[in-house]
Amino acid sequence: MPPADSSATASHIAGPLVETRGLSHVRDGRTVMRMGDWQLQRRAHALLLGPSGSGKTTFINIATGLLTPSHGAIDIAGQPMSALPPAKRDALRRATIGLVFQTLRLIPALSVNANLALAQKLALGRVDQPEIDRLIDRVGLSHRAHARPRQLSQGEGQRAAIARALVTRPQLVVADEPTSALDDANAHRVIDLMFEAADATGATLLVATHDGRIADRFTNRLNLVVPA
Ligand SMILES: Nc1ncnc2c1ncn2[C@@H]1O[C@H](COP(=O)(O)OP(=O)(O)OP(=O)(O)O)[C@@H](O)[C@H]1O
Repeated sequence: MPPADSSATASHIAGPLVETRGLSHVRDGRTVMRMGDWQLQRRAHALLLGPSGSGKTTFINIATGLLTPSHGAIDIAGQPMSALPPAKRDALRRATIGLVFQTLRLIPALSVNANLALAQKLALGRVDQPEIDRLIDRVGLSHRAHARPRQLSQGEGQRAAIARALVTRPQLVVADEPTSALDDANAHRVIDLMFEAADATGATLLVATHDGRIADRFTNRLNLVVPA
């Protein structure tokens, strides 16, 4: 599917990939996320670090167009995500963002290969099997391409989820707690893999976590605090 407004995307190609202006969110009269003004430049992989309740998931839901912020605005790839109507937000998300969750959200009835093919079909309207093969190989799962998600180890599942996020060639990969459920060795492997795969496809990473083990892997760090 083409971007919601491809001419706008092209004209902003040199601008920040993510830009927030005065962004905050209020629930039941309480501010639960305060981001203010922030920019993520292309290729400047960023870590969004903050304790439980600091609003990381709230921010991700706003950045991906699933939630409308109470105050301020967010642009993704030069387009006003928070101001678009729902259908255009969905189109912008599909065209520009790949998502990785802690709970992997792979479709249980489909093989790894078929999960990636479906992601491409939904985002691009077509399946590019050579690209699927490349990504599955890059994350070291060639021998598991036809396995179902329940047949994978936790680390293999996380690698499959990373491949699925990148197989649509998104400009932005948003990951919510991708390492929290993993042991130290696997946590570092997953981050290595995300950097490697993002750099190979030209994507920019935005990783939200409270997992301090991976903090020093990013030079671009933003600390969210629990709003007072
Ligand atoms: N659906 C909801 N209804 C009401 N309050 C909510 C809802 N979702 C989150 N909250 C509250 O909003 C605040 C921010 O939550 P959020 O999930 O964004 O934080 P987080 O930093 O992602 O936390 P964690 O690391 O524990 O996932 C918290 O105080 C939370 O209790």
